[in-house]
Amino acid sequence: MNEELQSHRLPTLPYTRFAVIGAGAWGTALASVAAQAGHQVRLLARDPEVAEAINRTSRNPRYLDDVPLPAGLQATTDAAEALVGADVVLFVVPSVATRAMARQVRPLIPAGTPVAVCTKGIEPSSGMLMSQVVADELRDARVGAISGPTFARETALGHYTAATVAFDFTHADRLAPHDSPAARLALSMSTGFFKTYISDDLVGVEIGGAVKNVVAIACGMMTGAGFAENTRAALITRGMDEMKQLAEALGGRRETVTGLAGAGDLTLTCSSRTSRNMSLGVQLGQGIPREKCFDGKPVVVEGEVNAVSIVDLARRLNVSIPICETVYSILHEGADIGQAFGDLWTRPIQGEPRALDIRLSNPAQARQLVMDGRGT
Ligand SMILES: NC(=O)C1=CN([C@@H]2O[C@H](COP(=O)(O)OP(=O)(O)OC[C@H]3O[C@@H](n4cnc5c(N)ncnc54)[C@H](OP(=O)(O)O)[C@@H]3O)[C@@H](O)[C@H]2O)C=CC1
Ligand SMILES: O=C(CO)COP(=O)(O)O
Repeated sequence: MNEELQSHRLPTLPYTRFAVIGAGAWGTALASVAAQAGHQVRLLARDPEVAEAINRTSRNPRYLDDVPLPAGLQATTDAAEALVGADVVLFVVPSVATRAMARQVRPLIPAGTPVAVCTKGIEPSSGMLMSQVVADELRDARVGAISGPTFARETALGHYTAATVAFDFTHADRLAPHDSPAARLALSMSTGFFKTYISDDLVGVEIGGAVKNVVAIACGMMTGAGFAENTRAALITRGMDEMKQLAEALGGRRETVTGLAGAGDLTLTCSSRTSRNMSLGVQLGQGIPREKCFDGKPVVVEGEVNAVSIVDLARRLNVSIPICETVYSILHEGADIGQAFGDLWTRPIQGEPRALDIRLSNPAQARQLVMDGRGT
């Protein structure tokens, strides 16, 4: 964000009529934040029983059953009813469902409407970020994202939480940043406990949210398999480097990755079994077969699906992301966890940062040199 953007102090008008697409844990939590900020909120659920229960009991019995929801939040299964009159739309369905949902609601979203995608992931077939998928379907909308270290339940319970609102800035946004969709949405979502930040680096923000899930699976696997804390710290730090490389290759900025949607979310998800990604990794690391994880219940684990799309994208961009590759090989190619993490630790020695362009032989070769008496 340049000085021109920071220097504006003109009044910003909040959005006041929210449509939230997806009544899972995160859609419900965001709808709750918007309603607590005083806005009209319509939440689009898939299941009539969920919508009916939210309206009757002010609770979402399927996803956040112990969290009271504020008045002013209305649920419906009718997309037209959810979207009519909305001046901002939040998209919060799992990544695999995002394109189909965008296509379904396309006729109901007027041109120019700001749409913030709160889903974390990359589409497998196209390698598109979630905002790009939605923009591809809603050609005339302004599409951005909200992302950060935000467990849904904690957010809905009103624990202090911070997130980044990101939209690419147009020329008009740069001239009047206070009036940009990012600024208006950040203001609208800001409450005494939900703190928002503004970014104009949509790619950097979304790469953070997608890649951290795969790194969290890695951290979970090492935890479940009995590796130590040192290993986790190394995975988090080197995982952040993988985010930076990928963000930069796609035109994002490295510094964005050090913010809430990168380092923040990585820290949260890699440190807590509340994370479904970390939790899947722990269970797999403990040797539980995939079909028995989460007691066999279907659970949204974005990093599992997205390991495929992220690795594919990185290979196409010629970016090296060995931690994500390791997770991919375990999840999708049947690699052994102990062996795969062992291989990660015997990769060639390189510079930190990578700009220090040094690559030495791997540690096994170094040991061989010593045994051959060729060391000094
Ligand atoms: N939970 C969290 O803490 C956070 C989640 N996110 C992100 O938000 C996104 C959604 O996750 P979350 O809300 O947690 O997921 P949940 O599992 O809690 O809810 C998923 C929601 O999507 C609906 N859904 C599932 N499949 C489809 C489909 N094919 N078409 C339409 N709707 C569908 C479900 O409906 P039904 O109940 O009828 O199956 C449900 O309403 C993910 O990308 C996640 O990474 C981001 C930040 C925090
Ligand atoms: O993205 C999240 C927190 O920011 C939620 O993480 P999980 O999807 O791993 O539960």
